[in-house]
Amino acid sequence: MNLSQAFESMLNNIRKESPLIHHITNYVTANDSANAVLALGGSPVMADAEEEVEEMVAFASALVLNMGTLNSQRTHSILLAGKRANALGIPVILDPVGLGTTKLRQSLMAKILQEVSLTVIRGNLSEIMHLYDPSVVPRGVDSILSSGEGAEEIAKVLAQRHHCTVAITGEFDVVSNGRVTYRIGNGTSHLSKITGTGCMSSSLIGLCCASGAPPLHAALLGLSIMGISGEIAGEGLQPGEGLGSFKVRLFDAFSHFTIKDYLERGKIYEVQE
Ligand SMILES: Nc1ncnc2c1ncn2[C@@H]1O[C@H](COP(=O)(O)OP(=O)(O)O)[C@@H](O)[C@H]1O
Ligand SMILES: Cc1ncsc1CCOP(=O)(O)O
Repeated sequence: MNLSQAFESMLNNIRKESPLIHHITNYVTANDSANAVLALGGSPVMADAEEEVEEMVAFASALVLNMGTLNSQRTHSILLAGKRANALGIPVILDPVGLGTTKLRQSLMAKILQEVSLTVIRGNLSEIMHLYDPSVVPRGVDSILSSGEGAEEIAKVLAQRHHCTVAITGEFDVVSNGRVTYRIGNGTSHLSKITGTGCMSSSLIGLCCASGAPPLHAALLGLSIMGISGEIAGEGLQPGEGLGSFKVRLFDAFSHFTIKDYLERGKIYEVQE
C-alpha cells in the first residue's frame, strides 16, 4: 500500500468509527483542538481531573497530552493517564508546549520520558531543539527558530533515543521514526499567526493514530491535513479579510477534507541520508 492509499483508508476509518480522543490539554486551545477532531470525524473529550483520567482513557483510542498550561493537578493527571494508556496499549501523543522555558516543564518532560512510553512527540523547532540540546532556551510557546535546516537529523536522533515517532513543525515539517524520515512542504505562514495550530496538529496526529495506522503514517497525515487546510483557507481569503476569517476558513477546510485534497496538494518527500 502506498502513502495515499494508506491515508485514504485512515480517513475512511476515522469517519466510520469516530474514535474517542482523550485530551489532557491547556485552557487556551482546548476548544480549537476539540473542534478540529470533530471536523475530521473523530470524537474529542477533554478530561483532566486526577480522579477520573485513568477511567476516561480506557474509553479512548488515543491520548493527547499537552503541556501548555500546567498546574500540579494536571501534571499528576498527565502521568497517571499516560501510564494507564500504556497498560491498555492506547497510543500516547505528547505536545511539549513551551519546553525549555521553565523548570516545571523540564521536570515534567523528564518524568514523562521515564514513566510513559510515547507514540509520537510533536513540537515546534524550539521545543524539539531543547529536547535535543537543553542549552537551547526558548522564550515562550512560539518557536524562536525559523530555519529548519538540520531538523531531519534532530528528528531522527530523537526518534531513536526515545523509541517513538518525532514530528517537528515550522515553515516545513519533518517526521521521523528513526529509520525513515520525511519532509512535508505544505502550509502557510498564516498558520503561525494564530494560536492553537500546533496543538491542533498534535490532536490531528492523535486522531490519525486512533485509526490504527503506524505512528509514522499518522503523523504524516495529521500534519498534511493541517498544512493543506491552511493553504486552502489562505487562498480563500477575500480582500479585507484577516486572521479571524482565516481561522473560520481553516475549520471549513478541515470539515471538507478528503483524500482528493491530499492527492492534489500533498507535498511529502522522503529524506535520503
Ligand atoms: N512559516 C510557516 N509556513 C508554513 N507553515 C507554517 C509556518 N509556521 C508554522 N506552520 C505550520 O503551522 C502549524 C503549527 O506549527 P508551529 O507554528 O510550528 O506549532 P506551534 O504552534 O506549536 O509553535 C504546522 O502545520 C506548521 O507546518
Ligand atoms: C498561548 C499559550 N500559552 C500557553 S498554552 C498556549 C497555546 C499554545 O498553542 P500552540 O502551541 O498551538 O500555538
